[in-house]
Amino acid sequence: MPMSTPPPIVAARAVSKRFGDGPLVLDSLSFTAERGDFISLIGPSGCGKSTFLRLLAGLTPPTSGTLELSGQPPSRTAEELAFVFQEPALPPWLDVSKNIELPLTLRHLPAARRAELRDRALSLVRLTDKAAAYPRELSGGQKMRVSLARALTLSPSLLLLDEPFGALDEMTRQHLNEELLAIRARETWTAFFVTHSVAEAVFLSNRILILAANPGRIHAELRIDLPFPRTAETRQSPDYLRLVAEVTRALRSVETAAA
Ligand SMILES: Nc1ncnc2c1ncn2[C@@H]1O[C@H](COP(=O)(O)OP(=O)(O)OP(=O)(O)O)[C@@H](O)[C@H]1O
Repeated sequence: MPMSTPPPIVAARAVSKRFGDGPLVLDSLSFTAERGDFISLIGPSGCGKSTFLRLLAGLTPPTSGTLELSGQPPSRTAEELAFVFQEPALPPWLDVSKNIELPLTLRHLPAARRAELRDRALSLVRLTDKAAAYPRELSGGQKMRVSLARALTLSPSLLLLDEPFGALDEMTRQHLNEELLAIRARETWTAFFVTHSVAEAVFLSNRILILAANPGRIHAELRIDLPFPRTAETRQSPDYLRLVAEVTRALRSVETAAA
């Protein structure tokens, strides 16, 4: 019997979105994502990046077009994805361990299994020594690592990250970018990552979608073929600097067009 190829993890065909009778927010987005892609979405404020992540998460439906995750509508695949927001949103009365276990507790996993998944996630984000700390005792970067660990406990096949490092200082952000890639080398998820930072998008991604605004649409796609592992040295390499300049130019052209 011939082996059938599995459907792509994300297939968007002419996906458009408007809220109520408001203006068109996303206009006919079409693309596919393959397993293991790390795709950054970058574009002017209001071009619909967060809205697109919400469509992927099944939190709101497309107005027209079709969106499928592994051949299924997003609402059917909610179990397989995890969302990380800019705000770590850690309940302050729960310690790091309990915060990380929260999605597992909500899914009624037995305590032993929760502990196993929690400890693995704690070790992935290198926070094992902070397991008993409370959110108020953590730095901004540590809080974001807890938020990331919480998402990773779900073993998602699709990880949606909406400007997770936007509120952090530059050095912390760079360290977290490196950690995120180190984690990704050990896990198999596909990522959609919203950012305003060209440097971050180039460092993390194998594909960058540059969106234009009013209505939001794909202006260009750039492939980032920098070798892995990517480290602090990658940021000094001529190829990296050339790609940052190229993405900056493309982004500037959509921002100028929008102005
Ligand atoms: N629930 C909603 N109801 C009505 N309009 C909405 C809703 N959510 C988003 N919008 C509108 O959709 C447009 C795109 O918003 P979105 O947050 O997706 O943009 P963005 O590219 O993520 O912006 P930013 O970079 O500033 O975070 C905006 O005009 C916004 O006002």
